[in-house]
Amino acid sequence: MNITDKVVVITGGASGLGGACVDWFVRHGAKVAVLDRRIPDPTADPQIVYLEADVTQADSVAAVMDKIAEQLGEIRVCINCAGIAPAGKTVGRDGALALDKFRQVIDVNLIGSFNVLRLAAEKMLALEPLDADGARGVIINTASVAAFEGQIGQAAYAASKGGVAAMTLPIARDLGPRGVRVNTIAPGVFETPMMAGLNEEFVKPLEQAVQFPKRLGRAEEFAKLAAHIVDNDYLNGEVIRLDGGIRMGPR
Ligand SMILES: NC(=O)C1=CN([C@@H]2O[C@H](COP(=O)(O)OP(=O)(O)OC[C@H]3O[C@@H](n4cnc5c(N)ncnc54)[C@H](O)[C@@H]3O)[C@@H](O)[C@H]2O)C=CC1
Ligand SMILES: C[C@]12CC(=O)[C@H]3[C@@H](CCC4=CC(=O)CC[C@@]43C)[C@@H]1CC[C@@H]2C(=O)C=O
Repeated sequence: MNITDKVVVITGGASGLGGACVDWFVRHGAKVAVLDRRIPDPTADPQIVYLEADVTQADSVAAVMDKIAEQLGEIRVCINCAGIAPAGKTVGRDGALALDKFRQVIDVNLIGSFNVLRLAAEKMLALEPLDADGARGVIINTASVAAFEGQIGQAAYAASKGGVAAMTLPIARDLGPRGVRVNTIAPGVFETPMMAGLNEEFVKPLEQAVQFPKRLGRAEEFAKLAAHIVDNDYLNGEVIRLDGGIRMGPR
């Protein structure tokens, strides 16, 4: 799908990987709506519509989708980047991990992604196809290499991202017959605010574990893959690792 003038909804677009997608898609002629629970100065860029919502909330995300369709037009692309990555061992120094902490990660990363994509897909299915194949839209989720190699302290996070990876194919099967493609990117370790503040002691071993290039991923590299997924009409139902060849160890 050519993105020029298409409406692209990006969750988590106020920061990091989502923010890089916002920059990339705006630069390449798309109309971008950011859905985030934390909105930057709304006057910062007139080409971007910022809407505040929590991805876990059914009613507010539905209202935001309506607003985007009203203000920008037909929603053709949805990129789910909103996510949280708190760590916590199954049984830590203070005892067993609180169930509420586990639930919150599943709620934001897994249920939040599904909530957003189901409502974006509903909008897409109501649109006319764009081409002879019957293409109506594209959905991109963000998992993590933790879906496959969760580290110590990442039970909740790995479960949430494993869920995102696992739901990719069935959702592609649900929506494919009606012209919507669904793919998931599983990033390795990227330089974003989620990683900022970590001292060298933690970052160096992660860089060393990357096969090549021996550095953290750049958010723009994530945006480039998202743009390729939108552009390539034959890419569907896939989970794509973007990780410089890293295989995460236990810590
Ligand atoms: N940075 C990394 O190395 C990796 C990140 N990821 C995943 O990529 C995605 C983006 O991560 P980063 O850009 O690094 O993080 P980030 O912390 O820079 O950005 C996440 C954004 O999501 C928003 N957000 C969080 N919870 C929300 C909610 N309930 N409703 C609406 N918005 C919410 C935040 O406000 C923030 O703007 C996340 O899903 C993360 O799990 C996956 C693998 C590696
Ligand atoms: C660095 C650390 C462990 C990680 O590797 C994660 C990082 C938070 C962002 C991440 C998201 C992912 O989806 C992949 C893993 C990771 C890069 C974590 C912050 C603290 C963790 C740490 O200090 C480990 O020693």
